[in-house]
Formats: sequence, C-alpha cells, structure tokens
Amino acid sequence: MTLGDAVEPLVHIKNFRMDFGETTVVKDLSFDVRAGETFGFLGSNGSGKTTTLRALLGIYQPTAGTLHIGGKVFEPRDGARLGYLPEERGLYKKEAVLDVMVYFGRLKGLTKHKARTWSQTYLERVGLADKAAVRLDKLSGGQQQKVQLGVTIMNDPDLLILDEPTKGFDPVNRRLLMDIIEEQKLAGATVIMVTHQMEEVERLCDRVILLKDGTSRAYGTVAEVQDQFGGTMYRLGYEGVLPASDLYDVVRDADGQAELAPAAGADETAVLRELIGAGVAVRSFATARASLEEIFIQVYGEQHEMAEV
Ligand SMILES: Nc1ncnc2c1ncn2[C@@H]1O[C@H](COP(=O)(O)OP(=O)(O)OP(=O)(O)O)[C@@H](O)[C@H]1O
Repeated sequence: MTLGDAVEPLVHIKNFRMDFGETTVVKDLSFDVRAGETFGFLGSNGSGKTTTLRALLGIYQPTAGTLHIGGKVFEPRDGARLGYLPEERGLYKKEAVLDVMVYFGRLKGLTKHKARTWSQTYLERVGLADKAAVRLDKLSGGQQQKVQLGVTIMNDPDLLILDEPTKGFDPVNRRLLMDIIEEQKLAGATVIMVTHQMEEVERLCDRVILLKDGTSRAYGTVAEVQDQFGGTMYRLGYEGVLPASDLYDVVRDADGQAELAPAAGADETAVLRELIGAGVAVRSFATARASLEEIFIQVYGEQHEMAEV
C-alpha cells in the first residue's frame, strides 16, 4: 500500500501524551491531517511540535495515545513515499553537493540518471548550480538547507513533513522555497509544515493547529481559527451618524471611519441595509479578520502573562 491509498485521514493523532522523565511536554493532543491538504503545525517555542513529529515517525515512543500514518503506526519501511525535513539538518557534509543528492536519490529508489538530472535541475532552480561539485560544508547554512529540502522532495513524496523549512532564509529565498513547497502541494502531496511564519501559513495552509503547552489551543481552517479568535470585523468609511443597532457593536469610530463587530447571525447584507436605511452614506465597506500573527500573539501573550503570575 502506498501512502496515497490511505483511507482519510492520512495522519491520525489521538490522545497523544509524551513525558520525558517527570516532565510532560505533550498532553492529550488529538488532530487529523487529511490526504491532499497542507497542514500548518504552529505553536510557540518548546510547545511540543517537533516532539509530536518525532513520535509520529517512530523516533520517540509515545507515553500514551495513537499516532497513525495511513491507518497504522509508521515503520521505516513505509517511508519510501514520505519526505521528512527534520529540524536538525543532517547530510554528509564532507561530500560534494551533487554526489550527496544523487546518493540520497538512489536510496529513495531513483535511478542514478534520474537522481542526477533532477538534482541538476533543482540546483539550477535554487541558484546553486555552481555549487554542484563543492563540498557541502563549504556552503552557507541557507544553501545547505536548500540542498536538504531538495533531497526531501526529490522522489515526489505523497506525505511531506517539514520542520521549519524556511528557517533562517532571507525573504527572496523564503518565497522561492514556498513556491517549491506549493508545487508539491499542487502535485497532490499532503504537507505538514511547522513554521513560525504566519504569512506562509496564510498563503499555503488549508488547516492549522496551534499548540500551546503541549495541547491544542486552536484547530481548523485558517478562517475557522480566525473566527474563533476575534472573528470578522467590518471596516466602514461613511458620512452621517451611525445608528445604534442589535446587529453590531461599534468597536471604533473616528473621522468617518468605523470598525463594527457583527453580532452572531448578522451578515454584511443585513448590516449594510441597516446603515443605509438609517441614512448613512456608506463610502467603503470591507470585511477583515484578525491575522494569524495577531492571533498567535494573543495566544502566546497569555502564556507570558501566566508565567508572570
Ligand atoms: N529528548 C528530550 N528529552 C527531554 N526533553 C525534551 C526532549 N525533546 C524535547 N524536550 C522538551 O520538550 C519540550 C518541547 O520541545 P519541542 O522540540 O517539541 O518544541 P517545539 O514546539 O518543536 O519548539 P521550537 O519551536 O522551539 O522548535 C521542550 O521543553 C523541550 O525541552
């Protein structure tokens, strides 16, 4: 069975708990990743993301709970169609870039020719064509990371697990790597991505989980998480006087610009009708949501406040 044949969800984690000695770092964590989706695995430093991925891949023995890929506990021999970019990068540093890539390509079942041509094309794409014959340890950290991402995706895995794939990249290279990951997604791969870059999440992820202190704080589509924290706001440019209404709360109102928080069940049409009916001249009207970054700071900020108690 290949990973792609799995009955949904592709990844199933239920009541996962992880203790290291006396310390519990993940407690009662449950979530699913569906085949074909890109899933953002988010959370503050030390919240248990890498630990969860390691337990999912059998590197750690979970203290309790179920961690399944394709309906069963992961075993290394199932890994042919799985690409894992670990947080700690590790390739043979004393070998030449192209040789390392071809070596791993062969391990992943590619022919030597395919591994070589794929790697050359990839190195060209990521601006490292002139480094093909250079020893890996002569490359910068970001350049080495590009090579490692190439090794991770070269056999077009069905499931890609990426632990901070763009960590340490400048904005141009980050965008390039996001493009490459997006291509894998569009080609049908399921992607689990740990990242602290919320704009990457908003661009790529279908659903997310936000971990805090080893447990889920928010879980769902980006829009659902946004709804959960702050929800939708209406930004209004107007002339006239805003009427009091059961349909919304006026959050901010100055110089003909207002922010309205709609009441449960109120929608744009109803609010606009109410405003226009009351003689307000609406110049502009837009819906806006709390950004993931704002939500992250909200959740993470609480943690600091708690720590200070
Ligand atoms: N092998 C280990 N032994 C003991 N404690 C560990 C071990 N691995 C991780 N931890 C602890 O578990 C907690 C969670 O670590 P983890 O690496 O999973 O966090 P993370 O969410 O991936 O963080 P970051 O965003 O900083 O990478 C941390 O407090 C860490 O010190």
